[in-house]
Amino acid sequence: MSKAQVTLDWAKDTPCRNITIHGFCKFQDKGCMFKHESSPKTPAPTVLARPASAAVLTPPSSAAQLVSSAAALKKKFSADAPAFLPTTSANSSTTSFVKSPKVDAPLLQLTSEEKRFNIESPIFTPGGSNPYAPKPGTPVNPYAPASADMYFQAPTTYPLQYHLYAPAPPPHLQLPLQPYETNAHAMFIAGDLREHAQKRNAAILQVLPHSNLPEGVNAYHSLVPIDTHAERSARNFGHPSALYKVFSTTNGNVYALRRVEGVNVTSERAISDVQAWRSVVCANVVQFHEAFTSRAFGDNSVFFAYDYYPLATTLREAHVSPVAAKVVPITEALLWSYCVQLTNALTAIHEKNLAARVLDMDKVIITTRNRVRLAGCAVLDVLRYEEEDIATLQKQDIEKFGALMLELAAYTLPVTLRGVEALEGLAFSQEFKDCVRYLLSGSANLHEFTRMIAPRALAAVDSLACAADFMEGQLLSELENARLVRLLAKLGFINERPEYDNDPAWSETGDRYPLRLFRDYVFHQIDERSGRPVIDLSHVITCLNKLDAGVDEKILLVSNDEQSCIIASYKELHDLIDKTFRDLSRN
Ligand SMILES: Nc1ncnc2c1ncn2[C@@H]1O[C@H](COP(=O)(O)OP(=O)(O)OP(=O)(O)O)[C@@H](O)[C@H]1O
Repeated sequence: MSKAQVTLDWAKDTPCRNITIHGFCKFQDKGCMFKHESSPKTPAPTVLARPASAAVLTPPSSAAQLVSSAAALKKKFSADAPAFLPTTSANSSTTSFVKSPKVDAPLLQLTSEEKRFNIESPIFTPGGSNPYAPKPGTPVNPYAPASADMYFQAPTTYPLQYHLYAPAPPPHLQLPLQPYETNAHAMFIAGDLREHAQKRNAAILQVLPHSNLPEGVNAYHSLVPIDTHAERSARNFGHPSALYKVFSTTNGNVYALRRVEGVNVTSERAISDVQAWRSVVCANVVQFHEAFTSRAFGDNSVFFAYDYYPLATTLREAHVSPVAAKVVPITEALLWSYCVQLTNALTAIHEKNLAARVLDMDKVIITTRNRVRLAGCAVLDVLRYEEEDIATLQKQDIEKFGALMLELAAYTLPVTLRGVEALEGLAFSQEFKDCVRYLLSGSANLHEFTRMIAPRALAAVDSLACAADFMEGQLLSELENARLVRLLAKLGFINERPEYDNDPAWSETGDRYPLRLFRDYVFHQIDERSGRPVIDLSHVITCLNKLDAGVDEKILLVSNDEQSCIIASYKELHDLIDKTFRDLSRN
């Protein structure tokens, strides 16, 4: 027996520290004498097939075991991780429809900044090649729901918890601030705007599992009915119609798909001519994309695809519907705003030698605050293809416009006064009444009418500019947040990794030690006098912004025990974070 063997005999009952720290020992078969029983060399397929509950519920007997088993699990399943990633449908070629709408939904498209980040750090890659994509033949992730598509994030059945964001306190409870002071709410997007945007995003992503609607209609899938009315009227188009939110298989974007039931399109030209509507690009007309016939519902239906505006309401739903959550009162200022916008819509349509044809309270939708759009265009161009000449239809458009304005205005009167004489009874300006009268005269001209309402158009432009300014202000307040979140994620990956406790690079004399001190500098400062933690969000945001920009400013980093002291610039720290993160992602 050699001397070395005699000396290492004691080691065979001592658990190998590599297992404890890393979950495996790469010297297991290469001479390491310590005990390796707790780490199977290769993951046994039977373990992978175990139900998730069995793996999750087995309590580790000690903290060391917990580290060991967590690390072992991580290693074991690192190749099977995609179910935990909200990622693209890179592997969904087996199904005919892309099931992950998130990636291509227009509101969720990556910004160039995000794409830049993704190029730099492959771990976050939400599109393109997925580093975690399972290789052919790899076992499936036992923690994924049994029937779930690995790339399909199951929709939550719970509404978003908006109250989890603490709202700004009411004015009487707000602390008086000095001019140079601010509070957290002023640093971020306004609460109600954020909630509205979140609801709109949720509406875009909404799906209807187990519905009896067709799985796809032409190049569209995941149909969700938008119309919540129980009865389907044929009032507007002469045929019952319904509207669905759908995703396109071509580009993943979301669209509103209108189905008109039981239509026999006899003329092919009707479908081809209607494509002229694609050239109408106007802020007050719902953008038309295409029309086609399909038997996906088992009958002869004709379909029209438009842009989708989440949570849009019709004028009727907003102003008169008794079921509306909040009826928006009609005022003269609001009617002028509608009048200017609808004039813009009709001008854009008539310039293309087309006619809106359907113009009433059910086919004008409000998409964002006070922004109206014509929503029923192009349908009658197919359904009643050879009906009337375009000049007559355009003349009718103007009269319908006048009738719509009068109908809306009449809702400010008691029910008994809403008849033909309503115009006289209105408590509105003479200018407004003259405009409506002109539209209803039968000889109105749109250009002439535009001149009549020019002063009101200026007011509308002004309010739109103010709204744009407000939105830009909100955008600026949120601009850096996405960058900071990614930076925080990187710091989260880097800091507090017990497995590197004994690594010289992370020790107090190592290269990476400044990162620990920087973390303490940003988050763990203590008030010298009171000894209490300093919770200062603006300090955190300032530091992170400087770090992200990599400015040359130097800071003094001191350890908690005040034994170590390092002067480092944000640029040096920035480079160090980048390098460390890359090293981690390469491991
Ligand atoms: N492009 C769109 N994007 C999002 N929502 C829309 C769009 N167009 C209409 N809506 C909304 O869809 C709902 C139903 O619209 P609409 O009444 O036109 O459908 P419909 O069932 O075909 O109507 P009808 O059968 O009475 O003619 C309304 O709440 C409307 O605000």
